[in-house]
Amino acid sequence: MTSRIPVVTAAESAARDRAAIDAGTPSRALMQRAGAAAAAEIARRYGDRLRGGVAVHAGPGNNGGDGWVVAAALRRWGATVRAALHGADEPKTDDARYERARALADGTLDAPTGSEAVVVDGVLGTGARGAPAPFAAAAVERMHVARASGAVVVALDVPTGLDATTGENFDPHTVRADLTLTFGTLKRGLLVARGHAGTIAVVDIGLGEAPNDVGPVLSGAADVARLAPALDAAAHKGTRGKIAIVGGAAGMAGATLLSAEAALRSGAGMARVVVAPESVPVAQTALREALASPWPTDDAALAHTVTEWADVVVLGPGLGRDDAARALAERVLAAWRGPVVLDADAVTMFAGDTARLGTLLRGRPALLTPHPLELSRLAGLSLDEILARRFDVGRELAATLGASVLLKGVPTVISDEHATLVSATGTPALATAGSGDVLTGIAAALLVHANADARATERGAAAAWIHGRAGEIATARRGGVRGTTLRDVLGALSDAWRGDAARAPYPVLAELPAVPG
Ligand SMILES: NC(=O)C1=CN([C@@H]2O[C@H](COP(=O)(O)OP(=O)(O)OC[C@H]3O[C@@H](n4cnc5c(N)ncnc54)[C@H](OP(=O)(O)O)[C@@H]3O)[C@@H](O)[C@H]2O)[C@@H](O)CC1
Ligand SMILES: [K+]
Repeated sequence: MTSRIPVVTAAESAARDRAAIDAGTPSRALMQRAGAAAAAEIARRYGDRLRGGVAVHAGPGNNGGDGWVVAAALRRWGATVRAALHGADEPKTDDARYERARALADGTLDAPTGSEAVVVDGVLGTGARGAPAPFAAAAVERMHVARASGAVVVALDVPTGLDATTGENFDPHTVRADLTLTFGTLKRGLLVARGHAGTIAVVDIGLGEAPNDVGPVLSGAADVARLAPALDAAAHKGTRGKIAIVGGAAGMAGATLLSAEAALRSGAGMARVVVAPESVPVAQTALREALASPWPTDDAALAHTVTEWADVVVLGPGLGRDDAARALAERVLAAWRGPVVLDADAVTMFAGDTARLGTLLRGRPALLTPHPLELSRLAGLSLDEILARRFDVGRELAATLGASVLLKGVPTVISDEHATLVSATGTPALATAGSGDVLTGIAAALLVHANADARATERGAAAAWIHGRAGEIATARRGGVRGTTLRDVLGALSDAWRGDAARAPYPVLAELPAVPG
């Protein structure tokens, strides 16, 4: 059973299938495993709907072949199954032709009526190129109509009309699935286009252990549990880590407080916000658990509040990026050589100056937590370029920046030169001002509280996972994204840290819930 779940392009997916075939598994066996596992998952999740009939829409390639295997299995288990072949008179591959003949021999009927309760999308998978041709667009339209009248739509491998690599869609010619069952590997595009994929389940088809390369892999609850052991029974506030959060220009102390509270709710023993002098009184009253100090004006104050006090320094929340802020950032980074998290203004102020930032950060655990626009300014790349290369750009920049790069988004990608981790938890409730400050606080706590051998990249990935999970829990409690605030997210951190007990049964290797709107 695969433990690392690679996050792959369409080409990488095909290459992994090819490697399994070359290693002795016939392609037909892979197709049969994919289809059988998909049928079993459909029966497990939607068993009570099967008596309402099943429609299978099959395309001309192997994605259609998977569809024929699903049709035959559900038919054998007693469902009425109607299937249509789109785009050809005969499937174009031997395996798909064989499976279609078997399904028809097993009693699969022709021509879905449009009133089936379960609709299976096997039109296009990883072999799709560009916008769906008219035959595929017409099939997508039929699936839209069925879904609008109450059917559940299950996409095999990839929703038709979604680019498996980029997540580009061709709406309205892209399927909106309730469930996407993706085979062996997690396709990048599904993580970008969560709204089209619905619930995503990665199903094992026996491709074997993923190659141990630098390509992206999915982070999960088990990674967090492995990384962050229980706190020591004999812990005291000193051993649980002291986090100094430097930022909070006038009117922006809230950013540091969100970060401090998140750190304290993630295991840190003490948090100190180091803010503009006029922000100190309000900071002290707003979060009694935190210390508040003014920006240091001399080396003694810098030592007292930051460099000789802290275990981890967060630089950036609400800092501003005028000359004074830049001078403060440089002073802190020169005097403090321990672990740092840099966010927001502390990232942007080094725009076009990545070499300087690399000099300041190299040689210690350092985590940058930009959103795509901040990374675009820092790296001097267009926003489109950052988004198009979101799975790779952090890894490419990490050496110059002297840091692990946590690129926030859907999904969040955390990388250094040696590894890329992908965190796919979260809901749009986290797409608000201050959300990044919460993430930096969690990350800072994890720079203290994690197995000693864990790299900043792994700690950052765990922080992103916890942040997203807290967002999911808070959203569920509020019953939707609207009405959920960061207060709720902070309140859900304790449950997020408790972890996910429920796991889908084998062969589901990972499951990502549908994202509520
Ligand atoms: N490899 C394996 O062993 C395994 C593969 N598996 C399954 O196979 C899937 C990949 O199968 P695949 O490579 O046959 O591609 P698939 O997605 O069916 O599409 C190809 C067909 O679509 C056509 N077409 C292309 N673009 C189009 C467009 N825009 N609009 C309309 N048509 C378009 C294209 O036409 P052509 O380019 O050839 O003219 C061709 O006829 C994969 O997702 C997984 O489900 C699993 O069973 C596990 C083992
Ligand atoms: K499909």
